[in-house]
Amino acid sequence: TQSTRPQRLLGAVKKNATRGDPRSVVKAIDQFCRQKEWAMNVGDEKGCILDSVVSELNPATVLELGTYCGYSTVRIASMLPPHAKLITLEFNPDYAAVARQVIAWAGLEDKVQLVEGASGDLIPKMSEQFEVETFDLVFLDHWKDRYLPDTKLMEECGLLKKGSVLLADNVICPGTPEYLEYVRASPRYESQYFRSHLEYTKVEDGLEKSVFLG
Ligand SMILES: O=C(NC/C=C/[C@H]1O[C@@H](n2cnc3c(NCCO)ncnc32)[C@H](O)[C@@H]1O)c1cc(-c2ccc(F)cc2)cc(O)c1O
Ligand SMILES: [Mg+2]
Repeated sequence: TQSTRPQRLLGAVKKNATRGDPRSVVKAIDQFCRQKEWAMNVGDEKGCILDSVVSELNPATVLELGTYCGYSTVRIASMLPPHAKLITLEFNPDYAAVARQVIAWAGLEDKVQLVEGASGDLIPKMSEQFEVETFDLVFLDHWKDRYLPDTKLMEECGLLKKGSVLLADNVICPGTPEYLEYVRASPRYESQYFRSHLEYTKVEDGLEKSVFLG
């Protein structure tokens, strides 16, 4: 049977990255996507913006919506202080299976909890099932038309506190117009656009950082 792109991406990690070295895993995926096959990872350019937001925030609790192959999971988790936790949600079992191996290859299993399921179902269960009160950082990178409903759901479930940061990928390409309008117009958020490019291309894209004001 034919391999899938995520499986080929995993193969490149196992071939070119050093076990237990998250940066080499990130580098191997970026090289694979530049030289062999494009894949929808946040990538190296936007990844640097992600890194700066994480290091500035030094979050204790992080939620990621849309694991895919685990590229941004590894990028974020590699920068977390000890005892910090990253919960990442992925509803495609094949992608989840690849991501688990990528996260394990990076040696970050202890910092990452990959939960298989749909964000809409899991977000309401966060506090009771995963013992999380609120998230310091949420990275949105799943279906683009789900950014807004899931943000409203996180508000309703009390998962955001004053100072919580939402960082959203792809606000230009493919684009998340309703989400962008909401966070930029709402008095409950202080939003900032970080201009960049679509991963591995020259097409404009960017990240929107929105601080919840409570
Ligand atoms: O579409 C993009 N990302 C989607 C990610 C989906 C991943 O997240 C998982 N997922 C989706 N919804 C949910 C969910 N909840 C919602 C459903 O219940 N709950 C849990 N997991 C979920 C999927 O299973 C995938 O693993 C994208 C496209 C381009 C792009 C740009 C230009 C082009 F030409 C082509 C493509 C660039 C990017 O950076 C992109 O992120
Ligand atoms: Mg993306």
